Amino acid sequence: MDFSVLYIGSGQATWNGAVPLAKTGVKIGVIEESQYGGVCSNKGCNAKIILDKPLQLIDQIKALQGRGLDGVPDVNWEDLMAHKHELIVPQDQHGKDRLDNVGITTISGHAEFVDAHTVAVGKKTYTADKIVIASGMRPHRLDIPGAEHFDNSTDFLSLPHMPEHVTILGGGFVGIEFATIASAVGAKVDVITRGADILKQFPREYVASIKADLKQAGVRFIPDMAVQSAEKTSSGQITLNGPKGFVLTTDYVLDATGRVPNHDQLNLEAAGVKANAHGIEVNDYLQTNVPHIYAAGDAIDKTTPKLTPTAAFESRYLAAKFMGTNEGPIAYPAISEIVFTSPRIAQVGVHLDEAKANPDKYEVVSASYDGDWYRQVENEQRGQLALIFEKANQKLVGAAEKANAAEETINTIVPYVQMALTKEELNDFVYVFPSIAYTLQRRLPLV
Ligand SMILES: Cc1cc2nc3c(=O)[nH]c(=O)nc-3n(C[C@H](O)[C@H](O)[C@H](O)COP(=O)(O)OP(=O)(O)OC[C@H]3O[C@@H](n4cnc5c(N)ncnc54)[C@H](O)[C@@H]3O)c2cc1C
Ligand SMILES: NC(=O)c1ccc[n+]([C@@H]2O[C@H](COP(=O)([O-])OP(=O)(O)OC[C@H]3O[C@@H](n4cnc5c(N)ncnc54)[C@H](O)[C@@H]3O)[C@@H](O)[C@H]2O)c1
Repeated sequence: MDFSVLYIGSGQATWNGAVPLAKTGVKIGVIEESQYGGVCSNKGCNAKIILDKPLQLIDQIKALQGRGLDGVPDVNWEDLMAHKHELIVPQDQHGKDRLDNVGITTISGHAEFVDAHTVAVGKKTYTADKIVIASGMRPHRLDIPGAEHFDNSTDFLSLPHMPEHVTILGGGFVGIEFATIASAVGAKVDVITRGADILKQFPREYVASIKADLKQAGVRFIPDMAVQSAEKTSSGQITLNGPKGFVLTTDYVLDATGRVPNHDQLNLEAAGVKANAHGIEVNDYLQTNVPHIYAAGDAIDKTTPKLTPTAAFESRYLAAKFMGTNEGPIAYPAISEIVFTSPRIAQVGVHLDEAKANPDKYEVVSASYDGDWYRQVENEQRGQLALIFEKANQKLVGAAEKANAAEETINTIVPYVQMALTKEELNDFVYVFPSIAYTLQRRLPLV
């Protein structure tokens, strides 16, 4: 065999485990058809946060007008984009170096199965004892006439100029994060959703408040609208058509209707690997129906969110399994997630709406930040926090926050939830002061 382990894809689901595994002397190959490091590094999380952070900073500056700050900086999208390129363009090479530097064989090209132990890249074939399918997902494209006029998330993250009128199809992570960015840059933004609401996985109360903020900033939400066709006008705009005479003409359309797994392009039949529309089917050991073929990250059909930290966790799990240091099934910790609106919404563990719907089981302790002096340093008026305790044992099982620094609060809480600390134990930490973590502790119910 050419390799002990051969990975298809070089994203988070690969390198987090492949690098430490290679350091133990295991012979590893990684096949990548696009950019090394995958979507997150090159056309996802990292590029998005570079474009978003300065815009959030402006919101924070706005909140301090007349409180020591006078004047709000202008956004220069072209310069911001140049800054993004400067940081993101090298990621591909960094991603390759990270693998090459530990002796992994990197193979550039499109991988397809030949049989259960053999993968072809062009005319060359490679054999391996174990294969890990970590091929991720690509943007879903609406199957309607005129969809070729729409951009996807990758295109948006490299937009040379911000159009005057941006229309977004989809109210998920990408739709709402990019609506936040486009609106902050000054575009007129419409968000068209097939269903009634947006950001289904986050607390309704917090989402309603974010939606109200976006509306205040001029964003229009058009719910329950399944766009049926599109065409280019003679002036280069795009006209969208829907049921009941719906017509909207806009400068730019972002198709943010989700992502689809890439496994349809792997010739899985040759290896006999089972998959469905959501991804590769795996058991609790991330093993496919073909025992020596595994899958990880966005490529798999799973109920845990398809995010960078979950892909990285699965990658590390597989490496430990291959090293023989973890023979058990994958045991996911409490999962945290965030949507980068302004303010952010983040959560971990049991969801707030589930807790509210089950008052016999859960106690929800809520706090708002308008009375918190530390948050008033930034004049943050609309922050909200909810801590979720299991009634029977008083252990912390979840939390949600809507705030500028929600990622910091929730990251502070992640280990508490993971360790299932009680109210009493939560008071047993000494944090630096002043800080988000200290403020958080003051919000905890004293016992
Ligand atoms: C716009 C955007 C923003 C996001 N923001 C966040 C965020 O803020 N936080 C967060 O946690 N997550 C975010 N995500 C999700 C995150 O990017 C993914 O969950 C993560 O990248 C999954 O990693 P992966 O390794 O499973 O897949 P990927 O990163 O998709 O890597 C798979 C790799 O496999 C390669 N590949 C596929 N098929 C083949 C083949 N046949 N041959 C060779 N190579 C192949 C692909 O080219 C790709 O490089 C975002 C995603 C997008 C699109
Ligand atoms: N902050 C983050 O962690 C972050 C940011 C961006 C993306 N992501 C990840 O990337 C993935 C993709 O995000 P996304 O926003 O593209 O997907 P999503 O699944 O979050 O949202 C897709 C939206 O499109 C709608 N939709 C689906 N099919 C449609 C159709 N045929 N017509 C009209 N609307 C349709 C859905 O109802 C939903 O509102 C997710 O897995 C997410 O976890 C994460």
